[in-house]
Amino acid sequence: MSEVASRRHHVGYALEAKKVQSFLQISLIDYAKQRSIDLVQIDVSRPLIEQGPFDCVIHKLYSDDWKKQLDEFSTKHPNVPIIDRPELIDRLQNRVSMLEVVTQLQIPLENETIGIPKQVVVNESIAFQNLDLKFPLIAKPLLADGSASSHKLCMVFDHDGLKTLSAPLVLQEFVNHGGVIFKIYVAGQHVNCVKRKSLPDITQEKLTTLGGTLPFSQISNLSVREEENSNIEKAEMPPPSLVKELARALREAMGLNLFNMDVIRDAADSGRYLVIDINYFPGYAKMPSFEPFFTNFLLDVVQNKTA
Ligand SMILES: Nc1ncnc2c1ncn2[C@@H]1O[C@H](COP(=O)(O)OP(=O)(O)OP(=O)(O)O)[C@@H](O)[C@H]1O
Ligand SMILES: O=P(O)(O)O[C@H]1[C@H](OP(=O)(O)O)[C@@H](OP(=O)(O)O)[C@@H](O)[C@@H](O)[C@@H]1OP(=O)(O)O
Ligand SMILES: [Mg+2]
Ligand SMILES: [Mg+2]
Repeated sequence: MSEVASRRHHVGYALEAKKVQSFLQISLIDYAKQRSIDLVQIDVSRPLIEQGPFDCVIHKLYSDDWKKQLDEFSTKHPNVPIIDRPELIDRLQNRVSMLEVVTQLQIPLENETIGIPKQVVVNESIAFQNLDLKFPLIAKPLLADGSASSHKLCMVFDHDGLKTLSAPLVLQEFVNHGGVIFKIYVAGQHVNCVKRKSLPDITQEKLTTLGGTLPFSQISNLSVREEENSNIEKAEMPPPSLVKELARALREAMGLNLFNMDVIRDAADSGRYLVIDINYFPGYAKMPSFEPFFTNFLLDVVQNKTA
């Protein structure tokens, strides 16, 4: 074996315990190991600069202390990639700045458009505000900081419903999309799109029977009934070129490597795609063949092809 091929690469990871549990599966550790990558857990209770050596660091932690540790580490090891820089991840913790970047993208497409649903941010009492939005709405906590409460969303069917909400939040128009959501996973130049269960369509007729609010949480992780499953299977995937171009454009605009985005297709206009959510370091392990997907990304990084 040549020296280059036999050299081992050490990738340090700093993740919450629940993420280690879901992501650091034996299958990933083994797959990476066979390809010269050793995944090494960072002990966040000890200074990062005393640990390593690392060929790169991956992480999903947001505390000020952790950011300081990364800064010190980068000063000492300026050539070791930090995947990703905390100041670039920050924009994904706010549901306005998260989607703003999508509206600024210039993606050359022939038959489709990519946008975001109409939304307004509400920082104070909303009961009497004159909102230029059409019901039904989805109320989302402004901060998407990884807390359980940041995933507590709510359908809002009328003005009475608005009165029960607490700011700060984002009110977003609900767009009928056939109950199927596309999750586009990105790891550097690697991109994969999968289908998941989403909220069902709400007809105008049905809307007349609904009132107030309906809370829900992490719908795409819920189990799927047989009938829903067949709907998901039948749904046509977005064109591969759209998936690829959207991923590339977003990656470049945000300067991030590890994220996914939730995309829906307007049921009333099959060429209209809407990005509704972007998540940092999402649940890659829920994707089929995530082991080669993620390992190939890490190989790109340690071989200096990306990041
Ligand atoms: N504007 C919208 N129109 C229709 N459905 C929507 C809209 N926004 C959100 N949804 C539905 O609500 C779900 C949750 O919304 P969103 O993805 O914004 O929340 P989240 O808590 O950030 O989710 P995640 O677990 O992916 O981080 C979506 O997967 C989709 O099913
Ligand atoms: O990373 P965490 O464990 O916290 O959870 C993330 C979760 O991945 P998991 O499957 O590993 O739980 C992601 O799922 P998919 O988009 O891939 O479906 C998505 O819901 C993120 O929003 C979550 O991040 P948070 O917004 O809470 O930080
Ligand atoms: Mg989502
Ligand atoms: Mg999210």
